[in-house]
Amino acid sequence: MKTVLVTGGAGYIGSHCCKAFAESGWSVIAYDNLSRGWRDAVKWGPLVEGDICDVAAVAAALHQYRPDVVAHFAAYAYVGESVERPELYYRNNSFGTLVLLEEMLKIGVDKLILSSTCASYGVPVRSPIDETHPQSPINPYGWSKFIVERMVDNLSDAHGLNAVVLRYFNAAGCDPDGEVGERHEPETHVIPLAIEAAVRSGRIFTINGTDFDTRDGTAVRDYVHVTDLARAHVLAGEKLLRDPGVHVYNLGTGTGTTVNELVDAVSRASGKRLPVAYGPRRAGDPPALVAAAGKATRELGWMPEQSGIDRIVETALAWYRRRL
Ligand SMILES: NC(=O)c1ccc[n+]([C@@H]2O[C@H](COP(=O)([O-])OP(=O)(O)OC[C@H]3O[C@@H](n4cnc5c(N)ncnc54)[C@H](O)[C@@H]3O)[C@@H](O)[C@H]2O)c1
Ligand SMILES: O=c1ccn([C@@H]2O[C@H](COP(=O)(O)OP(=O)(O)O[C@H]3O[C@H](CO)[C@@H](O)[C@H](O)[C@H]3O)[C@@H](O)[C@H]2O)c(=O)[nH]1
Repeated sequence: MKTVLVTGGAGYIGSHCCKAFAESGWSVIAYDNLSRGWRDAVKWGPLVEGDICDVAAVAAALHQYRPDVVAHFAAYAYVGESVERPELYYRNNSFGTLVLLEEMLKIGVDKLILSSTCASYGVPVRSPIDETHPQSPINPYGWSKFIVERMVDNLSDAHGLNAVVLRYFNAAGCDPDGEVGERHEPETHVIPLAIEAAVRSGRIFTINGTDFDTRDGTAVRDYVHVTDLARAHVLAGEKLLRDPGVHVYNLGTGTGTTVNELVDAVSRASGKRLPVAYGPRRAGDPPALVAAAGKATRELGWMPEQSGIDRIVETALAWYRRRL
């Protein structure tokens, strides 16, 4: 049986990936400091409570479990917060990853699946965005991940690190079985906030910016179901076991959805027209991010199956209602 150590395994995408790995026959260990994750989201193996910035704790976990692959999700991931407190992002995301990679290489764990992001592309110069698109982030979060990607390239050249770098577009939706879901505290993501406005009285959903150069003036994102993302990680793990080197894939659907269209989808699913206000653009937000994800299909055999916007909203709404 192969073993995967999942940093950030108590978080949103990490917990869904733990489930997918376990269902594919992997032994799963979650490594998380619970700063933004949830103990009860760790259901498919033990939780090691530790910080990726803590050299001794990382080394101890790697020695104890000797994973075949490390799937590295642990990071801060709020674009807006990164603009206000960039130092947090460079420390946790960039420095934390350096600690992890150094400790992995010291003991001979040389296979990494890295959570990267379409935020590393910045404002696209062409769309849809493929993996060869220049990376020029416009917020500190994107730069913190850009740095990590370069670290992976350099450590691969110098020390033989092998990696699958996955640049997700917007992770969305929840486990269709309802075992885990999206839980951020505070919640800043568009779908949970729109659902909350539809389901709880007194909440108003604010659209951040109506003057983007998009088909209806609101920002376009490529929402991809977290269960589809999770499956891509298992395929990435299998690829790492057979193909050395560094492989980079976008994970998205090729279809963009505007914030207005999302509001309509949430209204359809909830049966309630949600109250909407119109606010200014959020700092650090690009107008449109849509993936060309054909490389992941060709090389990993990955195809999104649950990433239609209505399916995404349906599974997110079901998760939300379960917790009311
Ligand atoms: N959510 C998205 O749409 C999206 C898109 C692109 C990339 N990503 C990336 O995917 C990864 C997971 O994102 P998420 O939305 O699941 O976030 P999340 O906040 O739900 O999960 C992150 C997890 O990492 C843990 N963590 C944070 N810092 C840590 C540290 N120093 N040591 C140990 N654990 C730590 C948190 O406690 C949390 O459980 C992140 O790397 C993020 O940058 C997310
Ligand atoms: O109440 C809200 C919340 C969000 N938005 C807008 O909706 C879009 C999507 O926002 P959000 O759900 O916060 O996602 P992103 O800011 O695109 O960031 C997510 O997706 C990125 C990839 O695009 C990841 O890297 C990040 O980690 C992840 O948080 C943006 O235009 C937001 O300004 C609103 O209009 N109203």
